[in-house]
Amino acid sequence: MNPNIETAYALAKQQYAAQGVDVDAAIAALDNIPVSMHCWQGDDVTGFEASAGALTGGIQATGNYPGKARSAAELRQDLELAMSLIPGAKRLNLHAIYLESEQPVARDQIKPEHFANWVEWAKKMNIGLDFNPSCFSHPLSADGLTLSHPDAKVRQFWIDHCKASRRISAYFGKELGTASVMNIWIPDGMKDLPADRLAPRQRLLAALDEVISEKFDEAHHIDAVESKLFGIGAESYTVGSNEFYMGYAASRNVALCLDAGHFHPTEVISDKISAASLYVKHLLLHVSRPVRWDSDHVVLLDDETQAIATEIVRNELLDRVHIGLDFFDASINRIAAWVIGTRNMKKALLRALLEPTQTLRDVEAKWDFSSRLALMEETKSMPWQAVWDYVCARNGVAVGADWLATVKNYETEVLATRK
Ligand SMILES: C[C@H](O)[C@H](O)[C@@H](O)C(=O)CO
Ligand SMILES: [Mn+2]
Repeated sequence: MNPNIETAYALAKQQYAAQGVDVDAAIAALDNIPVSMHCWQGDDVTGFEASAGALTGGIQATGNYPGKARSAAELRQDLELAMSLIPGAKRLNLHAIYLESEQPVARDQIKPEHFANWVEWAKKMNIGLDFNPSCFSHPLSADGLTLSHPDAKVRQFWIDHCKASRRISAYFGKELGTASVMNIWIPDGMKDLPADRLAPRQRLLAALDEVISEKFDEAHHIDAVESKLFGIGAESYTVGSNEFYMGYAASRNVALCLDAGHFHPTEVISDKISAASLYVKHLLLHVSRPVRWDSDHVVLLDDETQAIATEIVRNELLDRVHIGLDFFDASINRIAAWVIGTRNMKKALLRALLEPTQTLRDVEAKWDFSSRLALMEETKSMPWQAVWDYVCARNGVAVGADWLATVKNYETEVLATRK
């Protein structure tokens, strides 16, 4: 290891120790917090179905940066590079459209065998897998409704797709020895004012109950449901709203997924974590960055990312909050997007772990809000970056922006050959 990194780390450790922070414990904790990287950043949410068409469902990947993965093998190759540049535990979050099959497979017919290569790869990479049914980009989602569709046949198709997806998720969990979190997000909504807001929600409720009727061991599979405020083409009404899914998750004992881009622009999910944790056992996060809308920009080390990490750590929710990412930027190098966003999430977690939380709580308990604010602000300029560099070096991962040269080289050597 570069001696400057060790020296800076030793000094930082002293400074943190003076505040009562155990840096070794923070590093050990960070190493074990998995961040679930979303496969769909690598190919603009296209997937590998034989009939893969345009992205629909009110979400958009904008940009045309060259070199997107065209096959599962290319996506895995790209992920391997990205993961090699990010320290500590990682998972991969797969959508159903990332199956592999010689023949076209209907979504309600997908099986574990279509994901066997992903499982073998996950074993090699020593990572867990998470899963999602894909209820968009399909002729039967063209009406903008899936599990809440008034046509029972369309509804049944999506129910069967979600049921098939749960079996795949449980297979992941069993094979890899770590529960797969399977998130159900549906695009269902309406462009203009509905006359009946209730009936689609009643149908969604009944459909979800059928979806989750098969029992699986929680050690292998965890169901999650993701709410949303609006989508492109579904501006006036979303069937699976926050209230709908909060109630559903609490009453059915499934996980609630909070996506940072799925609320009003000034609303933040960091404040929702403690509240929801009182009613639901597991939370799934889709850490994202909404710019004026649910734009799914790459995650920054910004105030909200920090607040999300801080809330998880302060409230000791690491075993109940599953941290996933959800962004898809096609205007920059896609591997760089993964590396930037995932490293930022990890940096935020490290900073949270290095916080003198007990001291802050003590001064708050004494109603000493001046000290609370002063200490919170001073914490920001503590030498966490020296600890981060040490974490990277110790994990054999590029320090600082050194990872960028590796990505640029890969762009020239590999991505540029993808025409
Ligand atoms: C592809 C994802 O499942 C999707 O982004 C979903 O999680 C979402 O956030 C839709 O807005
Ligand atoms: Mn999401």
